[in-house]
Amino acid sequence: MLTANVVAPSRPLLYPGGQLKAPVKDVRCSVRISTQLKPIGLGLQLQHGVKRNRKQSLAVICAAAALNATCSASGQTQTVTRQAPTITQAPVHSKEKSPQLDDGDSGFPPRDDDGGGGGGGGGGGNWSGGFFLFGFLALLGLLKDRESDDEISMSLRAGIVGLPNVGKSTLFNAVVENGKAQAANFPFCTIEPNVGIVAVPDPRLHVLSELSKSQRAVPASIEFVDIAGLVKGASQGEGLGNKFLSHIREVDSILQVVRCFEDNDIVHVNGKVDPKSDIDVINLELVFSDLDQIEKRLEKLKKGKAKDSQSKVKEEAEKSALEKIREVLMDGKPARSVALTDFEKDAVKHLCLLTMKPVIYVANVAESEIAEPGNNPHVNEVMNLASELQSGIVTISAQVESELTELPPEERTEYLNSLGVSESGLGNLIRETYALLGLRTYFTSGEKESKAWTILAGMTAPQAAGVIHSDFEKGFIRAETVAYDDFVAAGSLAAAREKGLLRSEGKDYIVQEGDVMLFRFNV
Ligand SMILES: Nc1ncnc2c1ncn2[C@@H]1O[C@H](COP(=O)(O)OP(=O)(O)OP(=O)(O)O)[C@@H](O)[C@H]1O
Ligand SMILES: [Mg+2]
Repeated sequence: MLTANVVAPSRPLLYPGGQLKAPVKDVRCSVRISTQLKPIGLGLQLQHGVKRNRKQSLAVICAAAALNATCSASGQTQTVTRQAPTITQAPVHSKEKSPQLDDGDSGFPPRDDDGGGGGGGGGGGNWSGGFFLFGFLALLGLLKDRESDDEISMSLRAGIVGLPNVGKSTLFNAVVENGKAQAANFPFCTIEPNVGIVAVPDPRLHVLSELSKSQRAVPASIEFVDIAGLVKGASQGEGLGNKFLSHIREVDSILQVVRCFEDNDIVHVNGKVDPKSDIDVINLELVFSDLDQIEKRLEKLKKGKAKDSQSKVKEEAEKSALEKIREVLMDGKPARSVALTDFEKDAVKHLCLLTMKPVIYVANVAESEIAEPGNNPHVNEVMNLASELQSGIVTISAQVESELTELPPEERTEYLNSLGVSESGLGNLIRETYALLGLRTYFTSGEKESKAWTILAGMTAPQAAGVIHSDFEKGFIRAETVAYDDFVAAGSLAAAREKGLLRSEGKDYIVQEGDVMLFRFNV
């Protein structure tokens, strides 16, 4: 079992080992979870590349406030999935860059492949409809599921950033379990980004899978990207320069690794462990880069090229939003601290502003500190800063997590116990990242498979259906829905129906966290 060591900003810390050291009002991820979740089909995913239904990508990516997926370019990216045996060089296709972005190649593969299916749960694959189909696709397994073995639920990107040599690649290797990113005691060890796909641990999926006697359980996932270290002046080309800021532009959320461990043998680029200074350096570079983008954009907007009144309104909204953001950036604060209307947010989305992205600070502590990280003053400093900067914080020892992955499973508990904790903190890191992205999970569950699907908070039933396959959204008739707890209490979908717990929901239904769903559609 895993106990949480994750806190939301402004909230007290829940330490590993489950001992609460301070009164907690609202601690996210404080549930105990099993880390035995093993992603199924992830290894195969690697060889085939990330297949996503275009609709699925669009539905989820475009709608997200912090998600800006349009800035892909070319380069080389290393991709590895949790459980995959080796790192594979993923083919990288060129993609048109956003005209506003000029800070170097990003090096990421495009986010949404053509065609391809949503797969799993309700099926998906490359299914093309054309006939009338009623039914619970997961349960009945009626849908053609060409690629479901090598697909997982869609994932969003979390970028691991920080100063050089603070433990980013070490953390990446631990998170993706078998990651082979080079991690070594010298700055700028990482140059090209490493990408890994990681399952989101969710004990509910196992319960559903057991109840439905599913042949397999397919978890939701997140992509983690290990990015090269940033130094002071990066926005002006220092260190590895601008190119690496564009790698950050590509991700949906930022995990900023902050060195909190003292070790004279490990080089610190600024000579001493100083989380405040480290966080300031990174933030300032991101702020400078955003200011640069904004100035260029405002110059363009001055020319006022909008053709119709609608575009004019949008340009005006963008201009006013950018001016508000610029003011805040000038004070060294992040763009996400500006209160914008949804319309304004939408108008500036295309700029992929770095400081608009949600951030989790990952306080990287020494092996000896994981049982009581609160005793480390550096950790407390990071907590305070995270709170000021409207960000989350996770305390972890990248070194321990990385070493754990080298041990056979039976020896891991013993090692953790010797350090005074009962479980690894990675599950929390992964789930906190998921939560940070404002994501929700719904399930499909049947004999063939139980599957967790990722949606954004507030999505309607047809939009959620569209994550499985665009045809489900187009031909949506209604959804039969049962809350997770009700499904478990009833023991099966059939029993839930008999007890009247299965609801019939229409097009306006907002899918709730943990809903178990069955879509009826007509194409
Ligand atoms: N919690 C920790 N305790 C002690 N040593 C650590 C810890 N985390 C990482 N290290 C060590 O720090 C060194 C740098 O790690 P790593 O290569 O992961 O850093 P990085 O941030 O990826 O660096 P770069 O920016 O150069 O790519 C490695 O020797 C690693 O073993
Ligand atoms: Mg590295």
